[in-house]
Amino acid sequence: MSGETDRDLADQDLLVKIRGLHFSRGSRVIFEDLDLDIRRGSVTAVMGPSGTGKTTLLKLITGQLHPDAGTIEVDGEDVLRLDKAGLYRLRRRMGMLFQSGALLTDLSVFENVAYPLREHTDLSPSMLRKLVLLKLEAVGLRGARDLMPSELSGGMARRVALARAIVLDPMMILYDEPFTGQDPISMGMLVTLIRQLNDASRMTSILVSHDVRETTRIADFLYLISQGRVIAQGTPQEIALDASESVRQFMDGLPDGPVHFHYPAPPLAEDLSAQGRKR
Ligand SMILES: Nc1ncnc2c1ncn2[C@@H]1O[C@H](COP(=O)(O)OP(=O)(O)OP(=O)(O)O)[C@@H](O)[C@H]1O
Repeated sequence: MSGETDRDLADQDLLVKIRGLHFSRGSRVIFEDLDLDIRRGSVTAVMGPSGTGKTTLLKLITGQLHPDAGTIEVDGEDVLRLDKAGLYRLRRRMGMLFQSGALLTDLSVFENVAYPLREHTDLSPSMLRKLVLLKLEAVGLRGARDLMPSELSGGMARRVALARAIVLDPMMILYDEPFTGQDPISMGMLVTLIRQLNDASRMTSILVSHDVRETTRIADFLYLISQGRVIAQGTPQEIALDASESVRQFMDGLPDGPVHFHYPAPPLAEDLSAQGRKR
């Protein structure tokens, strides 16, 4: 007998395990006792209203931010206990595609994708070339290798950034609003690509996005977070059947509901009458 319990086996199935996460920015509470799991091999979407802390969550997972309390495990390692070298090693195994993840403008498409390989490996030139071309092929842009970033459309640039994010063969890729600013065709292409790359390379993907329709199309599992907590979780089919008001407000894009449009502030009249005395 192996001695492994069902719980141990279930834990091994998780690439990311977050428990009891608390995080504040000054007096503003961003997360309050948040639990979240990312299953190996899955595409998991984290959705929620603007300013709810989705980008912050990705930064906590990658160890760029430190929580006030709670635990964050990635591939069995306690992120909060890793030293600088350990964190560096772990981050190398995570690809990131951030909305602002711009390409280096003075380098060609090829050199942009080659950049992490040149920084982190000492591969021979012919091996490096093969790897770059394979990653560019995966995003459909092998033929664009000699173009400069200024010659690319927005959608192409995002795909080059994606090739760069996967060039070190990460175990996981984190997408932060990858569809922002894309026309419907390139958005559709990116959505399909995210799913294909995940499955073909046996990766795990975390997708932060506002785009309910596109995201539910490819996600295996969804988390809806609001006001510091998980307010719903499940497969897209399960969430579609969730009738609670806050879930419907977000999923159906309703302007009114439990989630407020205004960032917390004192009453308007009070604020206006204080004019001249304070900001
Ligand atoms: N560097 C910072 N310093 C102080 N507060 C910050 C900082 N970065 C983010 N915040 C605050 O933390 C909260 C969560 O921000 P975050 O960017 O994680 O939200 P989000 O859910 O990703 O939002 P969006 O969907 O609009 O991108 C917001 O209230 C924001 O104002």
